Order: sequence, then structure tokens, then C-alpha cells
Amino acid sequence: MTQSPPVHIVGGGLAGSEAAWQIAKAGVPVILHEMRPVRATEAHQTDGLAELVCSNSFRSDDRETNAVGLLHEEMRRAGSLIMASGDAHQVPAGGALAVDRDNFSAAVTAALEAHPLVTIRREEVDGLPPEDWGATILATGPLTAPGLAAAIGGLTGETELAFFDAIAPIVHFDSIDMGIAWKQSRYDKAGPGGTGADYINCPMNRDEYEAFIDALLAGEKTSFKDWEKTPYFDGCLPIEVMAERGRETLRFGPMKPVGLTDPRHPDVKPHAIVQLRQDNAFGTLWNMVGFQTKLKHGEQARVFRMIPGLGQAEFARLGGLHRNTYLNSPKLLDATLRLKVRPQLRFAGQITGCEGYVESAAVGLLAGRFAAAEALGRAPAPPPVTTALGALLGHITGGHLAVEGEEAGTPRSFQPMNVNFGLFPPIEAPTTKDGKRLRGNEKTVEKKRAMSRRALTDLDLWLSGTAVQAAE
Ligand SMILES: Cc1cc2nc3c(=O)[nH]c(=O)nc-3n(C[C@H](O)[C@H](O)[C@H](O)COP(=O)(O)OP(=O)(O)OC[C@H]3O[C@@H](n4cnc5c(N)ncnc54)[C@H](O)[C@@H]3O)c2cc1C
Repeated sequence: MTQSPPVHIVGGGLAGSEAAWQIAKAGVPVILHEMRPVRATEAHQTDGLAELVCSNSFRSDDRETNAVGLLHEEMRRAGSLIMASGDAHQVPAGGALAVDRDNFSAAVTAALEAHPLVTIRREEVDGLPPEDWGATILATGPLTAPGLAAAIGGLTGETELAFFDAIAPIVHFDSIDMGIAWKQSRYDKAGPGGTGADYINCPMNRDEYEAFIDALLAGEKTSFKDWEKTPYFDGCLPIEVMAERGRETLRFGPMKPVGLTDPRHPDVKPHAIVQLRQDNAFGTLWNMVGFQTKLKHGEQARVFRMIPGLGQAEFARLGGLHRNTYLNSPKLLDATLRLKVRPQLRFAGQITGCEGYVESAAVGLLAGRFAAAEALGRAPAPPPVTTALGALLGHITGGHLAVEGEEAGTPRSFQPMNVNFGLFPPIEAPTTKDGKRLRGNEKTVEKKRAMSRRALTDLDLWLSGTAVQAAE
């Protein structure tokens, strides 16, 4: 049997290593280009593949009620090298999967070095890969080396490649108290694709606003690493920095109370209003407009739950501001992660706009399987959106709702995200045996269990239908 030409992968991190494994396992040769130790990013310390640059945790391993735990399980079933190496080098961490970072990275490196179809080249790719490489996966991560980042920016248009994320928290719709908040667009403007009731509005009176500003100013913040410098740029100052510029700044910025009327109290003008914008097509996730922040995560949950209507808010993602190179993927990538303007280039890992070790590896797994299918002359089939892999892919390639125009204090609308149940198609909560509806926490937990069961059933079907067989 003639062998297909090699797939090239640039970047031997979490995503690139997993992609290489999936491709080689399918019987297709891979050339993996990793720049370390020739050159290192600001965060990597070793020359090992799949180095964990910060914590040693893959987060919850609960596959029944936690979306990242479910993603672990799906990746295991899909033959993930990252998960197999993580499981083999686990250290005790309660319900989380934490790993011995050195042994984990050594195991990934050894497995790839030992595979007869994998060639590892220790070199920087300092510009776009040459056309004659053919199918190539770019998995160079949040700290992509500058030469390649500039070349990608040249190909996609500079505004489509970000170098920092300025993330506002995202709230699960179910946890917003719609007895306090209401839906309305400012001045009832429908805008493109809107209805005039597109935002969720949370009103504050003067006392609530003053207490909120005090809490924002006092809240503990995270600091930038030296190499991150201070990347404040117009239009996306952290909310607490805006508050530091004057107690009224927010009332004239993202929290301005104009053009909105509380239907329960039409005669009372709120002193300030926090707006949330729908973030995904399912309407399960809502983004706090203009609330990008450097507050510590615990502080964010405490301070933002002071907002009327968000007292019980559950956050799908908390805010942050980091060095992070990533694409405006919903616009630039097709359904199998190929760059629309140059389909021989595929992207994987955090550069696509996912967030986290496990998610980056998961997107590497998908990119690898898609590239292998193509190399073997088969059509790559994306996983169902009901699976964690499919939900994550959906966020990257289209589930997110783009914003037309800019609101005060809002950076570009596509922002990196961890996997979470808000990215999945909604599901009816199961009832009790005698047909009664569940309530509160029990309902939330049962919904998650039902989503996980649906995911694993659909995943198994997908794997049996599209599994790429190793060429003998
Ligand atoms: C400082 C920092 C801390 C983080 N902490 C965590 C955390 O605690 N938990 C978590 O879940 N996530 C964390 N993340 C987010 C993210 O999950 C990790 O960055 C993850 O490693 C991303 O996987 P990746 O494969 O996309 O990129 P990486 O793992 O970074 O892999 C990219 C690889 O590409 C190589 N490379 C880059 N440019 C080139 C080039 N031009 N030519 C050849 N090779 C190149 C790099 O050397 C690197 O090995 C952190 C991110 C950063 C920046």
C-alpha cells in the first residue's frame, strides 16, 4: 500500500502532540516541528513535548456532571495520547485529574519519538509554512513565536488575530433572576438580526451602585507577568480600572442607564444598568457587556453577585486579561478547522479560541482526525454538537454570536472559553419516577447527567462511524 504524504504540524504542545498521535495512529506519517529548545516562549521551561506551563491540573474528572470531565472521557474513548499519559501519571487531587508534569511530558515525548510514523524536528517555523508542505496543522499556542504570528496576521488580516484576550464573565441564563432583570435593547433598537429585546438588563439604585463601586475598587486583582507588560487598549479597559478613573465613569460607560425602562417600575429611572448580551445561538450563555476584568476569580463571583438579578449567578466563565494569540475563528475557519482562505492550513489548540490544557488537546485531537481522514481520501466528519468535542468545536467555528458594531467598553466579541454545559444544545430536565418536575440544584444536576449520557451515546456512534482505521 502506498503511504500518503506526511501531514506537517507546527508546535509540539498539548494540541500538536495530540494531533500528531491521532494522525500517526491512523497510519499517516507526521512531521512535527517544535521550536524548543532552539527558542522558548516566555512561559515554557523545558524541551519536553506537551509541557504544562502553569498548573498541573486537568480539572474535574467527573464525567457525569462536569463538562471537562465529560471531555476527558470522550478523549479517552477516542484514543487520546494526552489523556492516556495523564492517567498514567496521575497524582492525588480529589475529584480532579492532576498529573506529575515532568513524567507526563516525558511520556508524551517518548510515545511520539517511538512511533515509526512520527518525525520530530526541533526548529522554529518563522513564517508561513511553504506551500509544498501540503496539509499542515498550526498548533503554536497562545504564545506563538512572533515571526509566525506576524505571517498569520498578514494572511488573516491584522484585526482577526488578537494578542491579548480581554474577557468578560459569561453567565448561565438559567441562573439569572428574570423577576428582577428584563430583556430590552437600548432604545428598543432591533439592529441586524435583533428583535429590540436582545439584552438582559440588571438595574441598580444609587446605594447599590455606590456599594458596587466600593467593592470593585477594594477587590483583589491579579497582576500581569513581567513579559505581558500592561496591555490596556482603547475600548477594553478592565472594569475596575474604569472605576478607578472616577466613581461615575461606569455610569457613563458600560453601565449607562439610558434608553432602557424597567417594565416593573416604569416610573423609576435606574441609577445604573448592567447589560448582558446573548453569547451563543442556544441562548444559554450571556456575556456581561464591558465587564472584562483583572479581579481574582473568587472576587469576581462575590462582587458580580452584588448586581441585582445576578445574586445567584452561575458563571460559565470568569473574566480575565492575558497575553493570548488567537484567531477570530468563527469568521476564519471552516467546520473542520481549515483556514478558509488557505484550506491546506488547519489550526488547533488555544490559537483557535478554546481555553485550557484539556480543551487545547481536544481541538488537537479533532484537527488530527480531520487531517488523517483527508490524507486517507475520506471526508472528515465533525462530531455531533451534543458531544463535548462537538460543543467545543461549535463554539470555535460558529456557535458564538458575533456582534455587529461596538458597545461601550466592549472588545471584539469572540473570546476564548473553556468547555461548559452552556455550549451544548439544551435538554429537558428529567422528571422524578412519578413524573414530577425537579427543582433547584437537583434539576441542574439531573440536566447535566442527561446531557452527559446523550453525549457519550452520540460520541460512540460518531466514533464507530468515522473512526480512522490504522493502515496495515
Ligand atoms: C502563562 C500561561 C499559563 C497558563 N496556565 C494554564 C493552566 O494553568 N491551566 C490550563 O488549563 N491552561 C493554562 N493556560 C492556557 C493553555 O491551556 C495552555 O497555554 C496550553 O498549553 C495551550 O495548548 P496549545 O497546544 O494550544 O499551546 P502550547 O501548549 O503552548 O504549545 C504550542 C507549542 O508551539 C511551539 N511554537 C510556538 N511557535 C512556534 C513556531 N513558530 N515554530 C515551532 N514551534 C512553535 C511552542 O514552543 C509550544 O511548544 C495557560 C496559558 C499561558 C500562556
